[in-house]
Amino acid sequence: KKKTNNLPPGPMGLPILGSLNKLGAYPHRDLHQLALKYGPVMYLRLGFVPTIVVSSPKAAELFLKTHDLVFASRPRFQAEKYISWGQKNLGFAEYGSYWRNMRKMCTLELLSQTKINSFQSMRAEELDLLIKLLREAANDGAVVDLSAKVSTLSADMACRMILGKKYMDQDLDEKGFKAVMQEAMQLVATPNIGDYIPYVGALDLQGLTKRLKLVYKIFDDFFEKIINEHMESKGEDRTKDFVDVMLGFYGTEDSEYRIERSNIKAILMDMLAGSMDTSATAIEWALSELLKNRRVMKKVQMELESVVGLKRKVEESDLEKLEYLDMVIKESMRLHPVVPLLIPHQSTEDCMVGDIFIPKKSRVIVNAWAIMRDPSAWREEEKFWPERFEGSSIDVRGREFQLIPFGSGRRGCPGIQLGLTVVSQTVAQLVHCFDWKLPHDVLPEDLDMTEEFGLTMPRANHLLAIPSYRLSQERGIIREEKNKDQ
Ligand code: HEM
Repeated sequence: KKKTNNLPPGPMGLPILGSLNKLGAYPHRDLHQLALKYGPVMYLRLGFVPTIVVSSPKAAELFLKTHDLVFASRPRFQAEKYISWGQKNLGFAEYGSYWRNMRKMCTLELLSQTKINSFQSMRAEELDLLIKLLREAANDGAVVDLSAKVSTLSADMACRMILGKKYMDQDLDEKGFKAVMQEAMQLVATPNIGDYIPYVGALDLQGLTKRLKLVYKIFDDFFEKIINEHMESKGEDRTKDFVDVMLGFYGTEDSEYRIERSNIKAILMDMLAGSMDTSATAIEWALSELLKNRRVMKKVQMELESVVGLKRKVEESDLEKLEYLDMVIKESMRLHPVVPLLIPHQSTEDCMVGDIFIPKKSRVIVNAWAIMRDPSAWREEEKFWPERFEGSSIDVRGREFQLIPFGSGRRGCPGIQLGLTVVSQTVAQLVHCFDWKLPHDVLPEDLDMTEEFGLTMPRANHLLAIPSYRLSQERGIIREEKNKDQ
């Protein structure tokens, strides 16, 4: 029997387009619907690209653990020529020794526990600034755009850690730092017809390449400037940011690959992209669920009261004692995966997965969104119910395949520890310091939860809420200060 007879089941698809027409504004949902019909390992032709869609925990284990090595590469696509400095980044790099070297450098030098800890006071400082701002809003009874505030916080933390200082929006481009970054993310996530139907690639029918080149130029100039500044101020006494660390490897011959400017720029882009949007998105979804589920919000606040008390703010060292908060973050990441389809994987050789044949160079999409609400693994899968994790050993690190918000295996996220720290600490602090209510008499159950699909999937509409300060001792201090003023 010919092996190709054993391709996984899937829709026939149109000539040329294949099944591209089946993907609308919410591809994770469209793919989920198709998987309900064709099964957890499904074959689609997207244009000319053979694509395997993986949609159950068991299937994910086969692709990300049993056969992890075969599926540890990434497909090539139009956008990366511009956004990864000639494929020199980590996230999109093909499997091989270059990727292994860069990944090692990132995990050992940039994202290690020690390095993460060295920025603890910086994170506390940034979070304090936000709390201060929110206290002013609370005094005025003002509505706060939480999505915007959290996005700024996350960008500021990322910039200080990676580039050494905060950059004002205008420093990058008149459009603003976050806007340009979001544009880059969006351009990378928008399906480019040229990736699926190769002979139209050069035509740039959607104008994506033109926009990408502009974004690339902005980042390239920005990173050049930053690298120059770091080279000039070398040897100054300061906590080494990521640029400093990488410059330590600059031009060295001892490793297999010389680290040049282009490598540094590509990795900087990885780190910025990896830490800005992801954490902010995870935080806004967790807060949304807490605003929607008052019972859970109260329970988190009670835990904080008993572990931290109302006399001080939360510190990172408290986090390990906050068990219920941990369940809340897990449950929020389960229902609102930040990266719903992970980053596409690609097979490096023909492979039999069970009795199914997967050809070399197939693109593999893991539908984490569908997997994390698979009714075979989760009871009442649509319900936000953190208690489901009580007494369970399931964590978010991808050892168990029903919960894979960070992926799993060789290509799993190297920034888990950092991401979790920022997300948990921020959510904890915001609900410890403040009570929150929805504006304009919006009822919790009516809170809009529409998603905006992309490589990362934030809320479609910003989360707005009204804070009131709730820490007792500091409230007293404020009163005293006010009295003094009078
Ligand atoms: C809540 C926060 C975060 C979430 C949910 C998240 C999620 C993910 C996911 C799902 C993947 C793809 C896994 C796959 O394709 O199998 C990934 C890859 C990656 N993440 Fe994260 N991430 C987060 C934070 C971070 C941070 C803070 C950094 C670094 C500063 C980072 C850097 C990366 C990189 C470099 C990759 C590509 C790895 C590779 O291809 O070898 N991430 N992340």
